[in-house]
Parts: sequence; C-alpha cells; structure tokens
Amino acid sequence: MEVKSRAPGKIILAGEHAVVHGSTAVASSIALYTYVSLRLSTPSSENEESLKLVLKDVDLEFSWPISRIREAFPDYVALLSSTPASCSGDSTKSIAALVEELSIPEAKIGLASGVSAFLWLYLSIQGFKPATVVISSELPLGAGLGSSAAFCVALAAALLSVTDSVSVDLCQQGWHSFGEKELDLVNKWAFEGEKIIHGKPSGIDNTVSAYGNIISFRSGNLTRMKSNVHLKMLITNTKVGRNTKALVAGVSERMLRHPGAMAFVFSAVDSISKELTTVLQSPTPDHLSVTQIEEKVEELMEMNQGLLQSMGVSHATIETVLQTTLKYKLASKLTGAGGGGCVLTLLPILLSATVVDKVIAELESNGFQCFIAGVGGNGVEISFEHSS
Ligand SMILES: Nc1ncnc2c1ncn2[C@@H]1O[C@H](COP(=O)(O)OP(=O)(O)OP(=O)(O)O)[C@@H](O)[C@H]1O
Ligand SMILES: C[C@@](O)(CCO)CC(=O)[O-]
Ligand SMILES: [Mg+2]
Repeated sequence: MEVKSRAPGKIILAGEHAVVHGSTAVASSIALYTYVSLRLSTPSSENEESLKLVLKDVDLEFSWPISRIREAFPDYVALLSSTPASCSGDSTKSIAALVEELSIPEAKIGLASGVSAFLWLYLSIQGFKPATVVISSELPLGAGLGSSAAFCVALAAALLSVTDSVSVDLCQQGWHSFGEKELDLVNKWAFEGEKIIHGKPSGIDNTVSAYGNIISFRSGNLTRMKSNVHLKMLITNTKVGRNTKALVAGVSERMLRHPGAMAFVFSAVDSISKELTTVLQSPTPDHLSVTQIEEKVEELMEMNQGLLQSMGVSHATIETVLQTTLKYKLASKLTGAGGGGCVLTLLPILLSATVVDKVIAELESNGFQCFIAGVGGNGVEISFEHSS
C-alpha cells in the first residue's frame, strides 16, 4: 500500500520575524503543495533492507541500510516515540553522522537540514522499518512560501497515518483531511521537524500548513479566521536564494544589540497584525466596502514592510519589486523570512486585467517570476492507494 499526503505552502500577510519574538502574525495557506509518498517495504531476504529518500525537486536520492541506522542508534527504545519529541543530544549527533556520509554536493548543502528533519521524523515515528519515501513540491524551495513547513507537515502526516496513534479510514477514496486530534499531532511533530530546519521557529508556518485557511497566531496559539473578503495576491519570486535559519538568527542578534528599539518594532508589528485580523473579519455588504478593506490591508502591508526593513531582512531585489509595483499604485511587502525570496502584492478586485498584465511583464523583465494566488484553502490531506 502507498500512503500519499500533501501539505500547502503559505504566505504571511503580517508579522513574520516579530512572531518569533512573541508578536501576533497573520498567515494564509496557498494552493501549492508538497507531496509525500510513503511505501513501507515488505520483508525480503534477497535485498539488503534500506530506508530510501527520493527528493524529486533537487534530483537527489539517498539510501541508508537499516543495519547502518541501527548502528547509529543503539538505543532504539529511547528513539521511538508516540508523542512529539525534540531532536537533541545523542540523536543530533547520530543524525549528523548519517547525513554527513551522504556527501551532499556543496551547492545543495541547504538540503542537509531537510534530510536531518526527515530522518528525525521517520525514525521517531516509524522506527527502523525499511521504506521508500518520495517527496516533490510545487513550491519554490527556500523562497519564503513555507516549503520547509509543508515538507515537515506532509511527512508527519504520511508517517503518522500508518501508526496506531492516528485512526484513519484506509478505504476512503481520494484526498481527505484528518480529525482535529490527528491534526494537532501532525502539527506538533511537524514543528519538531521545523526546529531542525529553522533553528528557532515560531510554529506559524507548520500550523497554517496543517490547518489551512487564514490564521492569526501568537506564541503558539492560533485563532482560525473566517475572512469575509477574498484577497487576491500577486506573488513575485525574486529568485534570490536565502536561508530562513540565518535570517531569523540575524534578527535575534539585532535585538540583542538594540533591545529597546527592537521591542518597539515588534510591538508595532503586533498592532498591525491585530488590526489586520479585525479588518479581514469585518462584514462586506458591497464592492465599496471590499475596496475600503483592501485599502486598509494595503496600508498595513506597507507599514509592516517598513518595519521588516528596520529588522534588516529586506533585500535590493525586494526593493525593486516594491518600487515597480508602487508605480502602479499597488502595495507590496516581503513574505516569509525575506532576504530575497518572495514578495506579496495585493491585487484589488477592481484592478483591470491590463494593469495586472503590465505589472507582471515589468516585474518579469527584471528576471523575477510572478504568479497569482488566492488567499486561504485546504490544509494537509491524505490519500491511500491500494495496488490491485
Ligand atoms: N521539497 C523539498 N525537497 C527537499 N528539501 C526541502 C523541500 N522543501 C523544503 N526543503 C528543506 O527546507 C529548506 C528550505 O527551508 P527554509 O525555511 O529556508 O525556506 P522556506 O521554508 O521555503 O521559506 P520560509 O521559511 O521563509 O517560509 C531546504 O533547504 C530543504 O532543506
Ligand atoms: C521568519 C519567520 O517568522 C517566518 C518564516 O516563514 C520564521 C518563523 O516564524 O518561524
Ligand atoms: Mg521555512
């Protein structure tokens, strides 16, 4: 039997970075998914049993003989866990040894943290069972759209769906979602994976990928929102690679250097996110008030972008996107960790298609890549395929 899962990426409408320091943030899922396929192997005496990981997006395959994994983790009982556990101490060392042996090419070394998160989730949830896991994504990796969270959420969902901790109907056809208790468990395990990739994550990315739709998030607590407006966002990928862990660490260092000033910055972001939470839930009887809501959202996005600049996470390419969209009177802000990656631009519903085409053409002439995303959508889902 093959288990498939898919988990969406996200955009952060307000509050990235500040959310790591306790401010409110607002995020939404987008309909671009990371897919995981899990096939547990049937015992065979012919081939040596192994755990295989196929990463389609980067065209890499890794394989560990189960005997090698057993050797790296002599204390099997301590590893297997029915409740979400953090990777620390001896486990960190054992995983680092298994990843080092792969000789990942220097140009793709960012993958090492993803492979480490994979090993931690797989071994903690499935133990030493041989299997093949194939991962592919519609999301750009390391571009601010939550690829690391979607990776961890989809992985946790597939792995948990074939354990006793989660009760799922194996006969159900097509994609289906989890119950609340199961979602909580998937989300908590995914957070443990995100910790390995992000260092100090707030948990907002894995939470919105697990639950979907729009959420307001503060210090691990989420409020699921029912928005009355359907915001349309242009996403521009500057294609400048960056690493969330390093950017999050950079903001923390700035906070240590300027604690007083940064406390005000984070507090201002908190107010922006709270106002956005209220604005998005306000009733919309006609087009005029949709426009008024969009104008408020635009202003809040601009203010948030200014504060992200003062945290030191903007980038020359992000500034180019801001200036380009401003020529068309459109508001933009970076999304996710910044330092390159993706920028959001609100596309008001009354904006003509001609203007949208023009702004996209101008942005793409700079070498950027544009696409349009609806705000909100499904969270993680699962599907079982029985071979006949
Ligand atoms: N489909 C995938 N295949 C392999 N590795 C992946 C995949 N998706 C994510 N990763 C791992 O996640 C890392 C990117 O995570 P990172 O947090 O830096 O960026 P992001 O999650 O895309 O953006 P942000 O955190 O700002 O939303 C990759 O370097 C890799 O280790
Ligand atoms: C930069 C950050 O706030 C969002 C990354 O999408 C990090 C986090 O919250 O874990
Ligand atoms: Mg990430």
